[in-house]
Amino acid sequence: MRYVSTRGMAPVLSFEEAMLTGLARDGGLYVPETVPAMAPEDIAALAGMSYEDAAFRIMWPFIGEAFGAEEFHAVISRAYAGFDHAARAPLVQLGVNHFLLELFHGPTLAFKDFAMQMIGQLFQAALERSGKRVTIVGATSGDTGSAAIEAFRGLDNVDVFILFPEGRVSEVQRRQMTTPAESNVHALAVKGDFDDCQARVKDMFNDFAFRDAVGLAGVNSINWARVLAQVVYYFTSAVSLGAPHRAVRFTVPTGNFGDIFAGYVAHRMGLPVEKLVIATNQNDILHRALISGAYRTEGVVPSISPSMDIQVSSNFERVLFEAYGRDGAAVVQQMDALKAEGGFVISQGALENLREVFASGRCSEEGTRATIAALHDETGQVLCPHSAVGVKVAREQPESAAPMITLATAHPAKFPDAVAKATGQRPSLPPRLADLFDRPERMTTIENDLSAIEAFIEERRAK
Ligand SMILES: Cc1ncc(COP(=O)(O)O)c(C=O)c1O
Ligand SMILES: N[C@@H](CCOP(=O)(O)O)C(=O)O
Repeated sequence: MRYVSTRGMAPVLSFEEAMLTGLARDGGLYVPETVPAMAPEDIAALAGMSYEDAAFRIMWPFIGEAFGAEEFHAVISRAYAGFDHAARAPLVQLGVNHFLLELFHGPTLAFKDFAMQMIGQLFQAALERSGKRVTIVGATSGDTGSAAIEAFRGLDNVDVFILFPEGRVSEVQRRQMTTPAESNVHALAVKGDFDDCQARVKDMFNDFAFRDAVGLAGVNSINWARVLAQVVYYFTSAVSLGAPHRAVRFTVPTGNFGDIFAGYVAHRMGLPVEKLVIATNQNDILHRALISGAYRTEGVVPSISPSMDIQVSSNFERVLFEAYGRDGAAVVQQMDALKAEGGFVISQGALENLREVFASGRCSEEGTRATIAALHDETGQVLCPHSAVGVKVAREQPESAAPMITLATAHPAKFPDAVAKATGQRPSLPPRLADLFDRPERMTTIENDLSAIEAFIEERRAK
């Protein structure tokens, strides 16, 4: 399988090269040259398989020659061995035709573990073979950072620098990033918001001298391997509700558009998905874009679902590439307008293509709290604020015979204050994180300034 850039001007790469490269050198994002199809009988055959076996079947066509079949099987087994639920991604019934896909049973209690635990293993295997070392720099609004640190801490050939917006992640999220003692881990509190952190990461990739000097690699959903690993749970959940014989719908709490883009890939592979519903908090650029056709940034407003406090949604570029019929020049034109004018207007044809697959909704702060409280009262289920945004938006969708699956993207104990305010009960951390508040913290506060951040990385990375 070969990978091409959404901007059409970067080298075509193999899976392993695309994984280690991160952002394409033309500023675009890598996507597979073609999307492999799964025949209905192959989808049906996933029923009853372990999560690991299903993951192998779904991902293998994208991997190509990069890893041997046995090696890739072993990677998958190790990646999910640390999850504390046998199903890995269990489904819980919320209503007659509404289900919750719990994606928070991994080591850092968020859906990010599904991909990060796998790419940690893949990086390790690839770097051991090549003898190279890399500097991973990531931007986080809370969950990617802790998942990346967990996956890469202590590895010999990797330094990890995570940029998070100072004061804008929950205390649990911050401590997950600042308490690991390994010397290859560096948590940077940036004076800015998540969009600033993500923009600085992309600036570093576009600074070729710096990029090449430090061997820059990315584990945000810039990285195709992140998206790929997230495709799996769309298949496993849909199959357990009757796919491919019955279509399903998904509602996805959305920020950087990586998770829902994985759902789009599943749909393109042949999974019968009636609708993919984008659920946003008050930072609702994606909802506004789908309704009006105008994608316009307005500045991030902090919310009680902080991991979704994003306005410049990185993976929207990938879906635009598809909506424009894989026209890299059209993507370049829109991304240039985003940079120069803070927005762009999606063409009518591309917008219609998007609306065929996607619907959207927005949930206010009050709606988020009320949904956490209502679900707790009605079912005993405790939701994190991000998952509550999803449930609220899912409940507002038109009636359909197709079951609705809402993705529960994080464990409620990562956001104890918001949950306690809504339910009156403070969710406790699982045993593996029980002493999180006793561990010493280590972090550096830094200006939102490219030169300052690059200088820090140059100085602190192992040479
Ligand atoms: C808990 C949680 N929910 C939802 C999201 C949004 O996911 P995405 O950025 O892939 O749209 C994030 C951040 O990625 C998150 O951490
Ligand atoms: N919500 C994310 C933001 C980064 O998203 P990514 O999927 O591109 O890594 C977070 O929690 O960090």
